[in-house]
Amino acid sequence: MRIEDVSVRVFRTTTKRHADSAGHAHPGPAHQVRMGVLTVRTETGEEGHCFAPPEVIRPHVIEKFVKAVLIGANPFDREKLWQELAHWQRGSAMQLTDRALAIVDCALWDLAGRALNQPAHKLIGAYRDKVPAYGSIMCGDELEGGLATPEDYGRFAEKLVARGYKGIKLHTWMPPVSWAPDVRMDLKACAAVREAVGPDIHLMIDAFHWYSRTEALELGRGLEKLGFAWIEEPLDEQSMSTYAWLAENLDIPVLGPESAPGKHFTRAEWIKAGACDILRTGVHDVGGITPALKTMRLAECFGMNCEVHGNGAENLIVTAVSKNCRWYERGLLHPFLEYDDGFDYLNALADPMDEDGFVHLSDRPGLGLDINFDFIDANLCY
Ligand SMILES: O=C(O)[C@H](O)[C@@H](O)[C@@H](O)C(=O)NO
Ligand SMILES: [Mg+2]
Repeated sequence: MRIEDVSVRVFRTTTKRHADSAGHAHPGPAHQVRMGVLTVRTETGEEGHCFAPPEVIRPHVIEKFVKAVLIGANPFDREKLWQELAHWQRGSAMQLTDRALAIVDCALWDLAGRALNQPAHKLIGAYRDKVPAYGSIMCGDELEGGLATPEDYGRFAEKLVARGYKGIKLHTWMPPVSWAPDVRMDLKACAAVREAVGPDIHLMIDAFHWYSRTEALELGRGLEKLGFAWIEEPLDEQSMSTYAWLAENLDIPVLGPESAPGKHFTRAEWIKAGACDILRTGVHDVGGITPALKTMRLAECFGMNCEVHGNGAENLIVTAVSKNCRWYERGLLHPFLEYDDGFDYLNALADPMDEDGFVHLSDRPGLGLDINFDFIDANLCY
């Protein structure tokens, strides 16, 4: 089997999610945005697909790097293809990003599963077919009845528990919210949620990513009194030694890194430096399912859990093939959005959750997505 073509379709999709000036999502009026789907196709017509923002898989990246490596290759040689693409990164003038690597790697996993008529988590070696989810709440806002006050968070948390979630993560207020960041307000929101849901629901925080050491320490000490399960990204992850200092000075587990560059290599250094108690990976953060699995197994060797960043089929697969991963991050959630409505370009949710808070893996082949190609082709931009 040989790869004959790599192509991208860009299409219009409708969403109620809007990015703020820091890139964090908030609810707003329905509007159209562009989405891309990368397709790898073999000479026998086998295909693998993965979705990404068009700029991640733009023509220059596909023509200059991806096709140069993939065309003519065996699509089952994922490790070889990943290594060759990763080596292109240094000479790509930063044009070939980890996120682009991730999309290609995921499309190859999708192709393998579709060709063998097997879900990717079974190809890799499943540990489970359903995964407990935590509800990952959007960053706070100043919307009336949204996430503008600690009480808003408390009320929303009650609804999430009623939906079935057994874990909840708060993203608290960050700029451009006018008065943010504010450790005391973060702790008020966390206290309101703990009060609302009681002692048995697992709670976590993903805080303002640029607090000082003293602010992060104050936040962590307050969370310890509230029985939170982890503190995530309260400091700039470019300073690993600062995280080692925080982990040394707190009892609450420090989780990371999420946004630090360097794939699974960086995550090995964080373990070695004692910069986290729970490791973090993410398919789009480390360059694909292939390196995310390496990160997960690395953590296992050190008796550590590794939590996966982000929702979506590919991240769900990594949680399903790993014993040392407690949760699937389902989100981002907001009182004004109906997460279970899904996307107009998929015929079904990638992460359906039952009333007990378990997300079930699809038994469809590959990544398991039920893609609405009619919708895509009827809404093509190019
Ligand atoms: O942009 C971000 O900070 C992340 O995407 C955030 O919204 C969320 O996905 C996260 O940090 N989860 O852990
Ligand atoms: Mg995070």
